[in-house]
Amino acid sequence: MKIFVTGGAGYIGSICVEQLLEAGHQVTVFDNLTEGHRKAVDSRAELIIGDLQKECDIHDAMEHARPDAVMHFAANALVGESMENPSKYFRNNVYGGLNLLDAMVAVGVKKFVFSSTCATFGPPDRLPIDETLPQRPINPYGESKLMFEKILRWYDEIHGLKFVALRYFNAAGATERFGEDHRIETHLIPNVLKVALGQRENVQIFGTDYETPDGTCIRDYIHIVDLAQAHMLALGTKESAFYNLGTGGGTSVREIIATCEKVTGKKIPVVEKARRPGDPARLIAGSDKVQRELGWKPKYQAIDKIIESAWAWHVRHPNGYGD
Ligand SMILES: NC(=O)c1ccc[n+]([C@@H]2O[C@H](COP(=O)([O-])OP(=O)(O)OC[C@H]3O[C@@H](n4cnc5c(N)ncnc54)[C@H](O)[C@@H]3O)[C@@H](O)[C@H]2O)c1
Ligand SMILES: O=c1ccn([C@@H]2O[C@H](COP(=O)(O)OP(=O)(O)O[C@H]3O[C@H](CO)[C@@H](O)[C@H](O)[C@H]3O)[C@@H](O)[C@H]2O)c(=O)[nH]1
Repeated sequence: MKIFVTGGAGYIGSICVEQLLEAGHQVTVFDNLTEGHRKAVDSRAELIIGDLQKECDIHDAMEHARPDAVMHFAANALVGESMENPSKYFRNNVYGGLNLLDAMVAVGVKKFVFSSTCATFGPPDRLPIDETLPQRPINPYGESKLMFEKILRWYDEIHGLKFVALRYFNAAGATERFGEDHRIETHLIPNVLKVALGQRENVQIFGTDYETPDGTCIRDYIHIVDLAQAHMLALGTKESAFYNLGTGGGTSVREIIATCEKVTGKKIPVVEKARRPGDPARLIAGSDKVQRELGWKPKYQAIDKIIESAWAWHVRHPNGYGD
């Protein structure tokens, strides 16, 4: 298939592009490179540099590519930043996304895979978080993604645009060639690994007084290749659907740090800080629906294997993509 990938120069997008190409698909990447990197785009893919917030950029690119399907990764995606600058999140994730949908409608593209997030749920009434739970986001990032999920229902009803919204939990890990390199890194695992590489002095723990066994936040870390697999399975569906996507396992911040120490053989100094606004205490996925309906099965269940793959990439690319 011809797949148009927005945000294909970013962390998750770049690895999905690689996996799509390996599976024989033809790929056009659309990215403004604000967060992504030219070198993160597999050379077998076409790269169009453009901004979703500029209608003409995305219309021209869609007209040029005329794809069979669109995978939409491009967004601002940081919980903490969204609590400081909500406008950035609603503009890019909602308005930018709308421009993309309108360009698809104009060209007649009917298949869409959306990077949604467990942040659309907020603190859950029970665990694991399956698709039946109410969505009550507690940060503008999660709200912007929920707004876009709602928009998708209407584009299906009115324009027949079939979508699969994959609500990922915490993406982690790397392939041999592609990994996580944000210009300002805020994510836990790469920040811990930067300490092991000698590029940071310590890692901060945001909150040690949560109601969890060790007082730190629990997240469900899912390997990037398993995420990419779910995207490919989503291409084969006929009906629109929402799926939660994680391993079903929870790992606390302290457990992540301990696992990184084990994997890297380095001591990681920590500094305990106050809670980061917008963070729920525990997020663990219930992914039975995607396993049942799409036949998705994660290959990586163990957090040490996920961290080993990330560490291997950071050791090979200590300066990331180097731009
Ligand atoms: N990282 C996670 O754990 C996680 C979890 C759940 C959902 N998601 C979602 O997955 C997607 C990808 O996340 P990521 O971690 O790879 O983020 P990322 O920041 O690494 O990648 C996003 C990419 O989109 C591009 N982009 C942003 N705004 C754009 C615009 N207006 N026009 C064109 N390109 C634009 C950036 O340059 C970047 O290459 C996001 O939609 C995010 O919300 C991520
Ligand atoms: O230096 C750090 C960085 C993070 N954390 C904590 O570690 C956990 C994970 O944080 P982070 O790696 O920043 O990921 P999240 O904030 O959980 O968000 C990621 O995972 C979400 C799904 O849960 C996605 O929607 C987001 O796009 C993605 O950034 C949180 O409790 C943070 O407070 C620290 O204690 N110290």
